[in-house]
Amino acid sequence: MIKPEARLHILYDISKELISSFPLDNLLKAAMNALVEHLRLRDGGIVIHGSGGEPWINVRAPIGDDVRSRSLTIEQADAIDRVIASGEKHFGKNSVVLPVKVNRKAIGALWIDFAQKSGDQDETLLAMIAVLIGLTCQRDRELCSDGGAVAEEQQAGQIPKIKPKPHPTQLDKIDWIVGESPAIKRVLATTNIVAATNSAVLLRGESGTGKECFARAIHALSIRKSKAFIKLNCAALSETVLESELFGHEKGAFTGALLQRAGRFELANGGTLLLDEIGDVSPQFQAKLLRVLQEGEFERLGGTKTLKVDVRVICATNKNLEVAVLRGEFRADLYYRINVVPIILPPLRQRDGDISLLAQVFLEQFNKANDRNCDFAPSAIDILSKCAFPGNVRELDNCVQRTATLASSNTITSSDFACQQDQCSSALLWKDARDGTGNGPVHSLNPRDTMLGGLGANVGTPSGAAATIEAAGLTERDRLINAMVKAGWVQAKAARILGKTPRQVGYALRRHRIDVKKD
Ligand SMILES: Nc1ncnc2c1ncn2[C@@H]1O[C@H](COP(=O)(O)OP(=O)(O)OP(=O)(O)O)[C@@H](O)[C@H]1O
Repeated sequence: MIKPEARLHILYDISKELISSFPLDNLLKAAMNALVEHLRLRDGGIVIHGSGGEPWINVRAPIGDDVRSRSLTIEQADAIDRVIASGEKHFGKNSVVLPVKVNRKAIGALWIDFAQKSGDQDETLLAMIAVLIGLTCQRDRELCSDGGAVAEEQQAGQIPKIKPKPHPTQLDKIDWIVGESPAIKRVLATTNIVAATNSAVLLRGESGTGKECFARAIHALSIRKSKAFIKLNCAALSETVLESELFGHEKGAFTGALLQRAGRFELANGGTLLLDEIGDVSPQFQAKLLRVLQEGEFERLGGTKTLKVDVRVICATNKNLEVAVLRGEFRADLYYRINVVPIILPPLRQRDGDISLLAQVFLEQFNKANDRNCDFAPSAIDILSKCAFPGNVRELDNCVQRTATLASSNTITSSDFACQQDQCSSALLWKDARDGTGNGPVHSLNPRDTMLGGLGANVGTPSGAAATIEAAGLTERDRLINAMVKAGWVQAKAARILGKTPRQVGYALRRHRIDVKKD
């Protein structure tokens, strides 16, 4: 029986996995891993069928040594088939099979064999998870870039006709966005879909991943495109200046307010307002923002007249807002208001093939601006493609500009790069951030503060300071790193600290892509 307080955590962990921009089978694997981490399962899995009814994705709970060697028992296979055929759930003695539905038709099943007796509440929780999985499958179909599965199913008359989504060539309209990787194509497809609505969008991703670029794209593809796109970086301003910038002020509202001035909400009327670094606004200001987002109404600073505007608000952050909400630093009502459609921008290191495309574009821009004719030798592309670029697209741009500026000839080769001469300041910066030895600005770049929470295998993981962080209000990833640091990176010891089995810790480390330090 799952503890009541744990249920919300399970739902939260699983929905967090399911909203990522990864291929469907990866999302389902991550969801299954999260279930294994929280529930005592004997076995379990998710089966999703393709358009012709053939098994398409088959994810098995990572219990035991080799998942691949385990086959379903006849009873399990039978129950799953019946649930998919009938769309009705099935309960066994200590097992449950729930339909996964898209447009009310069962296209798969979530099946669980409990290690101990389960209760009604557990089954309700699993039914909610099956619904979330169904919504994820539906989104995957709708976003499917070649439309293949959707088209096939429509031909076969198996699902109701889905409103046609913009053809990928329409994405060319966003000509300032470069990228052909599946990860970025998925984000582009979502961008096209949300651009057609007025929903509040929360752009999330590490610094330099292109949040502002995509906010501009949403605006440019929307019916608001002929009106203003206005941007404000909320982190850069004190509270009073922020208030005056956003809401404007009346003449004499404060010392130096010599004239009446319209704020950004007014300037963006009919258009789009990007509130960048929304995770950094104070609780007092959050309350003011909530009102304008809810009512579309506000008063200028020092004014009494209530102004009404029609603005589409897009917010962006690289902060872990969920942790901020749990810690009471960010209002939950504002969080829900701005997070209607989250779009997660993948870090550059997860965009296969995009580094060389972007590098070529940045080099062309450099050539144009400096009347030069530089190009890359294959060895240069090789160096670039292997770099983790923790500062993402912005860092790649800087790297190309700097290397082209200092290159010894028009053909840039591997030896022209700063990293090949131990001169790459970015590598030093991120090494310090990882080791917890840097100060000031380096700490502000600490990947633990970012929503995606880490730099993955290529760059390493934060350590040092992690051990000193209070356990309360941390993400699961933070708790894991904290425990690993305390345990000297011995998984069995960390498992004891966390009250988990070493195997569960092993799965969690892999799931969060935490490299185990061996020094
Ligand atoms: N897909 C892309 N194609 C071309 N240029 C890009 C792309 N993504 C980002 N850039 C460029 O990289 C730089 C950083 O992008 P942007 O400012 O949008 O990132 P960000 O995520 O908003 O960063 P921050 O969180 O630091 O504000 C900009 O110069 C932008 O034009």
